[in-house]
Amino acid sequence: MGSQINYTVTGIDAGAGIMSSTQKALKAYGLESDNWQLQTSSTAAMTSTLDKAIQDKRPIVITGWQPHWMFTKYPIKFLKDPKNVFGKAEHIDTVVRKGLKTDKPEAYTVLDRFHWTPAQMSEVMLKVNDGVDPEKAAKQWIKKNPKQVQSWTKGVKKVHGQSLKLTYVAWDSEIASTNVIAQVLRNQGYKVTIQAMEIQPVWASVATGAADAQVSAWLPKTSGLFYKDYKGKFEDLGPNLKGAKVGLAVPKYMTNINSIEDLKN
Ligand SMILES: C[SH](C)CC(=O)O
Repeated sequence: MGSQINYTVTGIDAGAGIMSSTQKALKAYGLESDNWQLQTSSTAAMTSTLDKAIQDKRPIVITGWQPHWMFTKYPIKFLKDPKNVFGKAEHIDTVVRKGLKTDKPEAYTVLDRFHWTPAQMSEVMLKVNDGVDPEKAAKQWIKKNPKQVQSWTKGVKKVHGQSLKLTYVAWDSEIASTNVIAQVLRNQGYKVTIQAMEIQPVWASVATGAADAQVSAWLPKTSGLFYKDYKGKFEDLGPNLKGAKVGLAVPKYMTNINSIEDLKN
């Protein structure tokens, strides 16, 4: 099968943890020796390549993750990973800079309580994918889910214009979560700026205090290296989402490819 797709896995931005996990998988499953390679691109480029392949019913292997609208929009499936290179389930943690609890206790409490489900994240992701501006999609979700937002803000004093900076990676999942929590914090009175960058600078920005928080930490495996590299220089407030998953994925019409092992000639 490999020859039909030039032995290529279509990936996303080079720094993403899913990319290093995929490199590890190519090695672990002996695909590297079969000249398999991992193509770096971006989430947008990967999903557009996936779209074209599915329109032409061509084989393709991508780096996939859930929650993500690609599993709603396209008939794709994760490949089994018997060597457990990608791990079973992932959770996405909220990571804040040291000292935030003292300097901005109200923001700290809301960030600590922020928690939602893959279905709720997907709701916002799909709206953005349909062309709704991310900030607007966040406002619509907040309006529709007052009880859940109150569980994050109940009893938290409002502030008056204090600044707050969140950094994130422009993955569809993190565009959704960062815009939702940013809007909730704006409604609490903060002047919130959000800045998109690659995942390594996101971790560095919080570790150096250049940013106050990030909600993009896919753990335990995908962002595990960054967690280790910056250990002690941030505070992990735990999961804002549980039940995520990363791996390699293919269209369901590739009926004979169900495990990463099946990619081997
Ligand atoms: C968009 S991927 C699941 C996340 C990552 O690679 O850190």
